[in-house]
Amino acid sequence: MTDTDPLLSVDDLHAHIATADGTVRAVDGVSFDVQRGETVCLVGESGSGKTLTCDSITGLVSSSQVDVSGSVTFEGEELLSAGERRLRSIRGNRIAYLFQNAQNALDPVYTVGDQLVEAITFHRDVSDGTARERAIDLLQTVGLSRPAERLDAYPHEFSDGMRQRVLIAIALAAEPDLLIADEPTSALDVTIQSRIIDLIDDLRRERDLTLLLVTHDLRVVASLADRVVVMYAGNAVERGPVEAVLEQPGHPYTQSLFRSFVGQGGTNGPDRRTETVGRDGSIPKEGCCFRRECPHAVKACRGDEPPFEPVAGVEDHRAACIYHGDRKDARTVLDTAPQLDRGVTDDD
Ligand SMILES: Nc1ncnc2c1ncn2[C@@H]1O[C@H](COP(=O)(O)OP(=O)(O)OP(=O)(O)O)[C@@H](O)[C@H]1O
Ligand code: NI
Repeated sequence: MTDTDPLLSVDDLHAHIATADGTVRAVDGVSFDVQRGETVCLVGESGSGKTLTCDSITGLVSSSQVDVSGSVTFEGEELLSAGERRLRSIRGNRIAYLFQNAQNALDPVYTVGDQLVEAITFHRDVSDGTARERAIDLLQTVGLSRPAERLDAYPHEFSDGMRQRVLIAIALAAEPDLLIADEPTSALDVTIQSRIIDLIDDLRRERDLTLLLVTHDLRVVASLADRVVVMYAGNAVERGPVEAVLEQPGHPYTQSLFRSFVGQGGTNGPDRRTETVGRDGSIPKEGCCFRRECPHAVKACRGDEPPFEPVAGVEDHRAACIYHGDRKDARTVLDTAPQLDRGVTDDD
């Protein structure tokens, strides 16, 4: 392990779900690295496989019907084949995970302090008194006033935003290196979303956290991310430095995602929740996963899966689209020929 090795490396990750109607390839070959200290944002519409990617990284896929394969390494150590005990130790101590829809993650019958102290003593062999002091520190860290009093309150006495702050405090209890936060504000009132995002960003800076953040909000991407991974139908279709991806999105899907964001006046991010793309019939099994929706699709898009090619010659900005790489005419095509050969790819 050298300093330049990624803290987290995800390579050709698959999560296939066995259902009554056959196998759903909900995550279908996702690769990206997260370097120590950076913030990587995972974006993509609802159902594209973001949560399942996070669950697979942390070994928390809850169902035996989900088959996870590929490689996930943390500091060079393979997690997918790690034993349950080893995994629990890495997950508990080094990687913290803020779940999507965690509103009910706090137990209503225990005080906030009990739950925080439990998280602290689970990770560190400290006395109850020390744990209580650390719990007060942590509540203060996440921006709760009168933390000592709050320890004896029950979760229902807190607002949604305060509960999310407590969950962040619990996630920090182990002093993790990597925080995976899956849409940490989607359940919150819009007026407090940015405060929670600011808190996460401040904590990241203060505590040298590495952050993998799932978000629908492109404003969050623009202000927090160092690098972006764009998912579509279980595939990572584009990845790269945030400026490059935002200014010159290379994949036609990313372009349409960003256009829909701009179309909404940039208020709510690329939120296409109501338009969940079915993983069954409409996503082609061969070739490019986006070709049926793609205005630039040509016959070649039906062939092999498109390789991850550099966009405009930028080595670490890549898109899984045949219009990149050596195709010198890529920009011209993507900019000017939106209806190219439309229709030839719709049968397979
Ligand atoms: N346990 C499961 N059984 C069956 N299908 C599942 C299961 N978990 C996830 N899926 C399916 O896998 C796909 C990916 O789901 P996932 O929750 O990862 O999407 P997401 O990108 O996180 O979406 P959102 O933005 O709505 O949170 C979806 O089509 C979902 O219906
Ligand atoms: Ni999700």
